[in-house]
Amino acid sequence: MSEPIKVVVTGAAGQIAYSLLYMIANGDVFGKNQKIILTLLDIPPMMGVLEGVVMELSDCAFTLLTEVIPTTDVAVAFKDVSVVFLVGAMPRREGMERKDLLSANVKIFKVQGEALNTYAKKDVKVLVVGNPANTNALICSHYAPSIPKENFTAMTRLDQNRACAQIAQKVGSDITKVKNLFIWGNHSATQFPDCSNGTVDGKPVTDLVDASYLENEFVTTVQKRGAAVIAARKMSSAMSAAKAAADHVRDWWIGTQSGNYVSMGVVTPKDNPYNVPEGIVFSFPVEIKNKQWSIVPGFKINDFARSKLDITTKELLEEKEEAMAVCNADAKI
Ligand SMILES: NC(=O)C1=CN([C@@H]2O[C@H](COP(=O)(O)OP(=O)(O)OC[C@H]3O[C@@H](n4cnc5c(N)ncnc54)[C@H](O)[C@@H]3O)[C@@H](O)[C@H]2O)C=CC1
Ligand SMILES: O=C([O-])CC(=O)C(=O)O
Repeated sequence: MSEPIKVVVTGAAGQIAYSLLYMIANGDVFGKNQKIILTLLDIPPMMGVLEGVVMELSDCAFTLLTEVIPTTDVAVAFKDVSVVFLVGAMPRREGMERKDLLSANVKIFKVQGEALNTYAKKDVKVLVVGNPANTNALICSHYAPSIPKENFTAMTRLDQNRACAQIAQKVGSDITKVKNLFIWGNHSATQFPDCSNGTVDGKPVTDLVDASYLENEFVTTVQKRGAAVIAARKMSSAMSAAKAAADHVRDWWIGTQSGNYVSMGVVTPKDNPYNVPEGIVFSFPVEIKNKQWSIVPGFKINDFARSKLDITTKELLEEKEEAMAVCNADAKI
């Protein structure tokens, strides 16, 4: 059994956390030999609900949980933390785009970035789930300059999982045989779910499914899946979001298998292999070794794909500008 690691989940009294906490405490993320100190951050009005969540975690009798700490204080939450799931933020409702949440939510990620900068371990790994996830991750990293930018990532794994499920259903395959479908860009309706490098049981997806479906219905179904769930449930995806967060961090912690890549929103480095502008959080295919991700070079980007990458890049640049304006205006008050 390894020494316990401190893991924080923010928005711990909310919907996504309710499924995610189970997976973390059950060993589905860090493995069955990793003990965990689980810290639950939420806001004061939610402390009653959080007390109930703490009771249920206790009643699950998880063998890996050494301690559960509910708190409203970022200093308590982030002190010496190893892994952070930043879930706590307002969800959208029917008729909204995720970027409509920007002005309300981005300030949370500024405050939490500053707190991580002060209190967290310098090798902390941060996953941003709260929307708009890419730009919130960028802001969080911006306000935590003492922590490497590589340690901040945004979740596009739910989109990747959705894409794999759509293709598995379309070709009538077991989902475990679907590989290397990637999400490029923003976790928004401009994202580009890309099958051009994907395989099902080793065969190219492009040989199994017609191009018109892959360029049209498939793309819009994945882009708009979050909205479709909200229209049906009147609340946004939660169980599937929690599963994707667990998948994202498990792969970051344990590593990806050879030749089997995953999508992650990462701060774009200068000279990245796909010529995306530096300094936005953009989803790429990555591989992970020794807890470090790297963008996988060499995937083909045809004219259709390039036009999609350009659209999502433009949106991310606009979101960045708006987010910085909100944070700077906030600083002047
Ligand atoms: N990246 C992705 O793929 C997905 C992202 N999301 C986003 O995740 C976020 C959370 O969704 P749900 O859990 O469904 O929402 P929810 O409303 O059920 O829970 C959010 C929780 O965050 C808490 N919270 C608010 N401000 C906080 C702060 N400053 N510090 C700590 N906690 C705070 C709230 O009190 C609440 O308990 C939303 O922004 C949603 O849009 C949802 C699904 C997928
Ligand atoms: O659509 C939403 O607002 C929640 C979300 O991010 C998703 O389900 O992908």
